Amino acid sequence: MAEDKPWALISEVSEQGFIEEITDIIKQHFHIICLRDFLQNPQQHGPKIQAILMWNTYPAAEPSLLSSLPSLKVVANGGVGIDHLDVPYITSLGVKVANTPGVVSDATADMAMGLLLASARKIVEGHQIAVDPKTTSIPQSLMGVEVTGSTLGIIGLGHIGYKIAQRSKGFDMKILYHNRHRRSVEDEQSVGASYCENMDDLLRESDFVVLVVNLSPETKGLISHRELSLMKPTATLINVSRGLVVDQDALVKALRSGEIRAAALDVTHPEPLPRDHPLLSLPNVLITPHVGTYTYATTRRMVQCMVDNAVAAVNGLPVPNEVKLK
Ligand SMILES: O=C(O)C(=O)CO
Repeated sequence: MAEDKPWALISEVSEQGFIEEITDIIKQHFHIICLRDFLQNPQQHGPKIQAILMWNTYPAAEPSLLSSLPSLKVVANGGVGIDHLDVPYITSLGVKVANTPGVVSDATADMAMGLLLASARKIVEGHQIAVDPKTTSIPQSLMGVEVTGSTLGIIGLGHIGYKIAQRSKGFDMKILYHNRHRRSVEDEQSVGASYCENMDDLLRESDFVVLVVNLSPETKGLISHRELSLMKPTATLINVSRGLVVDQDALVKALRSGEIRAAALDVTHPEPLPRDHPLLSLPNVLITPHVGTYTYATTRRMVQCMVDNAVAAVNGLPVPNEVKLK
């Protein structure tokens, strides 16, 4: 019965560009209220909210918001990265945190390959030239670099990194990887990936370096001046993890000086970048607005996974993708 359904606070539907079908998945199990409506009268709405369903960083589950939700049982995040959540604080309130691993991997790996190909072959620049009525010939600036047979360095061979390795195999790429833990010999052999215990070796040898690590105190600023200086001047940096993994000032410098060839970024810090940020005007940068998972099928799967997590938490059942404190 509709009246029996618990209430969930969700990100603004319109800002997420969500189609009705997606909110319908949530509405099967929850009454929903958007943050904007909630904030009109937190005292009235707060006590009934049992779940927050949120995407990436919005709305951040901050103490001021959480303190107005005495019945809250779960913060169900859409996406695998939970660096924007203060998990120790949220769990100290007796509230569970859950994410959506697995379901995001294919789309994010596709995005990484898309960025790699688009940057290597200057697809966006090519489109601009093709549609420009003033174009009379193909400029040499459109000349790209070869993907097939090149060397790909994957930093972070988790679920998404592994999917990227599988895809690169189809491009006959030599695959190097660096990870906290070495993968099994079977995992390495099935994609033909070689482990670089020292990340510097990977940086020196790769034509394309793709970042797929979680953001943590250990990975914040992982790629800075020193690391960029180790890369080949013909190399491209691709980031589908989090903007803060890269020291952006160092990246701007390396791109300006030609220390590296190009960067293709689905993530930046902040998001979006301020309009006057140098990364937005460098000719050797390709930026997308953090849309690694932004397909209908993956969004649907993420929302279903969030709802499954939230329903379990609200009913006091084990939460399938609970984020536990280490
Ligand atoms: O899964 C994540 O953490 C994402 O960033 C999705 O876009």
